[in-house]
Amino acid sequence: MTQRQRRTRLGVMGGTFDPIHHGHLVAASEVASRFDLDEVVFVPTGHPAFKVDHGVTAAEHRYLMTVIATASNPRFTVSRVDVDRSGVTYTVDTLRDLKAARPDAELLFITGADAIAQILTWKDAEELFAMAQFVAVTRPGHALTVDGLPGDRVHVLEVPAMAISSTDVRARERAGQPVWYLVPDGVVQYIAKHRLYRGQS
Ligand SMILES: Nc1ncnc2c1ncn2[C@@H]1O[C@H](COP(=O)(O)OP(=O)(O)OP(=O)(O)O)[C@@H](O)[C@H]1O
Ligand SMILES: O=C(O)c1ccc[n+]([C@@H]2O[C@H](COP(=O)([O-])O)[C@@H](O)[C@H]2O)c1
Repeated sequence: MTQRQRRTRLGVMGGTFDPIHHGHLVAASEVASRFDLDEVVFVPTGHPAFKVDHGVTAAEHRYLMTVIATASNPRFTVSRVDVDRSGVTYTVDTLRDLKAARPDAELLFITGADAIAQILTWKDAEELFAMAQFVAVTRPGHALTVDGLPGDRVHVLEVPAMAISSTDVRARERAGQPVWYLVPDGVVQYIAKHRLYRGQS
């Protein structure tokens, strides 16, 4: 009897990544290990739905920083689906595009505690749980609750606490404070080279 092949398990780490930091990378690595993922695809947003008035950095810079940050991990990849789609970025479209590109893969969308708390307000929320499972990870400063979400499609995972946010990294750059070790070295150098975050929050 031939054994049925296991479906590829694809983690999806969506984020604005303005810039990507070690909180994102630890969360993705930990979920990959605990959920036996074959790959984690990082998906930088184009125009993030809840940050439309936030003066987000150009998508190409955020995409390139994500590529730099993930380059050394053979299981980490980066997708341009959200960057290349026009209009506001919605996860329902992200998952649709990834499913079309990888029809055989099982998708697990990774979110921090703050993001999962808002998921019922996301576009086509009900549909999302049919398209992917969700893994909600702990994040310092945010209570992790998944009340009201479908228990068979939403998992929780405690990950090493990284009290880092992109907001804090941007504020540090603006104030001339170090960001070494909060973000990967290549990202520190990319930020300096392109003089990002000097005049904005
Ligand atoms: N330190 C962290 N620990 C765990 N999860 C995190 C952490 N930082 C971000 N995440 C999760 O990563 C995803 C993408 O986050 P995002 O790119 O918005 O980073 P952020 O640090 O929250 O940015 P900002 O401060 O600009 O809002 C979200 O699901 C978020 O909850
Ligand atoms: O689909 C939505 O309505 C929606 C609303 C807010 C955020 N998201 C997704 O959640 C992920 C984290 O978003 P953010 O804004 O916290 O960087 C990212 O992949 C976003 O596209 C999705």
